[in-house]
Amino acid sequence: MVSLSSVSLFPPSTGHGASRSTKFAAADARAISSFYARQSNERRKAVCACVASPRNLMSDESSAIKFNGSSKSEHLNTIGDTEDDSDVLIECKEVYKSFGEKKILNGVNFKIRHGEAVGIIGPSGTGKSTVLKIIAGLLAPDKGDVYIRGKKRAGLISDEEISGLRIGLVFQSAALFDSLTVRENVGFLLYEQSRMSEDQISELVKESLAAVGLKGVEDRLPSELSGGMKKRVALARSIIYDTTNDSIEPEVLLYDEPTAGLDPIASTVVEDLIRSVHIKGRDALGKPGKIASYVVVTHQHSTIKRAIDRLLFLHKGKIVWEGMTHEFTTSTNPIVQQFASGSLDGPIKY
Ligand SMILES: Nc1ncnc2c1ncn2[C@@H]1O[C@H](COP(=O)(O)OP(=O)(O)OP(=O)(O)O)[C@@H](O)[C@H]1O
Repeated sequence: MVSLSSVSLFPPSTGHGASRSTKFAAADARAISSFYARQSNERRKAVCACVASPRNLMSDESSAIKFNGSSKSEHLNTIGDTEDDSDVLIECKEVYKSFGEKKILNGVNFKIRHGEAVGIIGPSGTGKSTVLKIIAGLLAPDKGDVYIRGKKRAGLISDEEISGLRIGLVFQSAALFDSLTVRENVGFLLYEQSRMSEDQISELVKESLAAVGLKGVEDRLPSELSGGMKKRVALARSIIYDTTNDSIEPEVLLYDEPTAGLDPIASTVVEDLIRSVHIKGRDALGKPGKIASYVVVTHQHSTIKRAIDRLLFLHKGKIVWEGMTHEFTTSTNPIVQQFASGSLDGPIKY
């Protein structure tokens, strides 16, 4: 899944989008069948429920900085101090995952709250993308639980109707459907799932593209776009939604290495776009962003600095450090220090 690219994951239509499906199948049968084949066991449904009011991000003083596998924030340790979890959108509790004999996640704990911009960092192969897939409901943990707005997910997201939250996953590479136009790529899920007319979808596609600073590219094919433009198209695809649906749910967007392979300036554009679609930002049209929270997996310093407020450091299957972004470079944790400096000496061995 990671090798695909940016898309909000919803199951394909079983009904009213059939004629459009046929059109798309003809347009790019190979890409789409491969897409759904990959998703057949992994696809997710839109989920929904009530929205907690945004709360302030943790202040510097209360930010969580705990090591050795504990991800509890300091003030959780205070007797009688109970944390208000009414704004927690996603929680991973003691999540374990192995692939064959290979143990990847070994008791991962964290919460994503409404309004947060969270980064997951850590050495290559440590399981960051796996965490994203688990919270997106594309992979099931071997042990441990994922809670969506306080409700325990029973299995994969496709196994049930959980309501209250949409979760979009923006993949590492663009993975746009090569033989579909930008319009068809961005509007794909609406063509497939909604009852909206082609004109309405076209209008929404235009708006979504404008929100990420792209104009007049609707009729182009992905091959006619630069890498940075493809990532922006992918982002437009992840933020589009059915405006005729009465119950608009909050959305958490998960980005897997959104700036990988981009030059520094193109990275800045994407980082600012990620910020702009967040509720605390303003999109390219100056409209307030709609994404409740987002989680970014990245190795890029610029992305950490520009697009992320709070960091989770994953190492050897656990969150070994968490704190605000500005604390990352001043941390005395040897794992963090080594990672921040890129030194070969330290507890992280390759
Ligand atoms: N479906 C799978 N089957 C078998 N092994 C897998 C599968 N998915 C991931 N892995 C393995 O799990 C480990 C963690 O992979 P993951 O992609 O989550 O790491 P990562 O931290 O995102 O890495 P990177 O920073 O290099 O992208 C790797 O060793 C990978 O080969």
